Amino acid sequence: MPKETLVIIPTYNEANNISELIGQVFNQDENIDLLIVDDGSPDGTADLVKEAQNKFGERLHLIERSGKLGLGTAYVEGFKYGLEQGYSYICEMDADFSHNPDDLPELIAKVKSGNADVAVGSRYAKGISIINWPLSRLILSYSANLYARFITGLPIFDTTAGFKCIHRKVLEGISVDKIRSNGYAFQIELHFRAWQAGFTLKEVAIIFREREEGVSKMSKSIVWEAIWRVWTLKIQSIFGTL
Ligand SMILES: Nc1nc2c(ncn2[C@@H]2O[C@H](COP(=O)(O)OP(=O)(O)O[C@H]3O[C@H](CO)[C@@H](O)[C@H](O)[C@@H]3O)[C@@H](O)[C@H]2O)c(=O)[nH]1
Repeated sequence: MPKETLVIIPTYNEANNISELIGQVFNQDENIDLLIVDDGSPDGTADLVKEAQNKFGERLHLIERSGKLGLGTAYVEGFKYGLEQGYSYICEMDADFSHNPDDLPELIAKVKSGNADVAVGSRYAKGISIINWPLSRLILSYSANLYARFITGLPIFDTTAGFKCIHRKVLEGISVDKIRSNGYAFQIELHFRAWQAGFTLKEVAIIFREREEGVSKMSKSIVWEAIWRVWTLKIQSIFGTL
């Protein structure tokens, strides 16, 4: 039987969030399966996922990696798994409730109805819809998005969005192994490759809420990667070497 939707959640030290989140995602729709890609979280996140597997059985998948290998490679591994297993729609989502699981059905419906090939849960589609971020983080994210949009020409406001639904044909069409970015630039690269390959990106306005449990994994190297990576993507697209 063809499988419908796989939601991929990368995790690093999300023990205080993951069990509750798994339950809330499964409550949305019985056609949703979940894949957690955990990078050997020292706080035992993977053990909690295994516990939840006793309750949710084959709907809940887990890939365990040996150490913190980055958000980008976690998603690429998740995408390959989703394609191999035959899922039609593959979603990305953070583990920390910044993304509200109640928004998942709308993102999935947008792709399922043929309205978009990638439905992007956007914090900047209707002004700024972010709750509880410090001003410094808001300014950084907002200006990073203006910068990435200006250089790449991407037709979306939230280029670094990490909440989305993707039709499997997009992941097949762009060859996910080509993706090189590993931090939040991964999101820009995925959007850029999809758009350059002719797929349709549409934004769905969401409200993004700062996490209450655990900490962000943002670092200086993640910011630097985003700054230079947009230029290499643009240059590669000009020379046809993307
Ligand atoms: N497996 C794995 N997961 C990771 C890693 N680094 C982060 N994660 C997981 O990836 C998700 C997002 O990481 P956060 O560290 O919580 O991100 P954030 O600072 O809140 O960043 C948000 O904004 C970014 C920039 O706009 C977005 O790009 C990002 O997706 C997210 O929505 C969380 O589920 C976190 O556990 C890693 O190296 N490996």
